[in-house]
Amino acid sequence: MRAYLYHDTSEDPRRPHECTPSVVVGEAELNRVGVLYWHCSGPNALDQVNAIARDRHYQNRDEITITPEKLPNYEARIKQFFQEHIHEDEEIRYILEGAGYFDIRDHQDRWVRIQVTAGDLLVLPAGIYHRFTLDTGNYIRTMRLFKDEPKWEAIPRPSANSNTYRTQYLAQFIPSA
Ligand SMILES: CSCCC(=O)/C(O)=C/O
Ligand SMILES: [Fe+2]
Repeated sequence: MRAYLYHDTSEDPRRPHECTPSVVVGEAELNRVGVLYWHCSGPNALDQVNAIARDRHYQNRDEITITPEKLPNYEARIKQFFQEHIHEDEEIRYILEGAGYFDIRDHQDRWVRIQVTAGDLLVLPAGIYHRFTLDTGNYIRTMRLFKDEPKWEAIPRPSANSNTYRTQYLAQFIPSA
């Protein structure tokens, strides 16, 4: 995992979009806005994931492969993933193969780009504005973990502004907003 401030240009979103010089964002700053991170790799990787899942009550899981050949309705789905949105549940992703970028809004509403690769386990809290894109490798295979039944509902900005999970998120992590 590597996180940095996003340089907003009209370039392909799958490019790194890193400022020059780069402004790195540390794990403590991610934690401040409710984003959690672990790296689980090696022979015990799955045990580590299972332990985190047990502690955090993640009861269900599935897998998604995002690549033009494997994801049905690829163009529409990738466009939806990159539209700024929230979920009413945590977004929990354990990266099995490939790479991608989660962009999250920080406490100043700036985009922070989080680059994820195999072994990274990333948790985005319910109510945080974010989006996702592949990188130019065009491939990621990830485990999705869920507290309850698997579901994926994205609520876009700005209609999510009045959503209860959004207001609860702000109260917990960005009380000055
Ligand atoms: C890499 S998992 C697919 C993207 C997704 O589920 C999501 O909600 C992105 O924000
Ligand atoms: Fe999402």
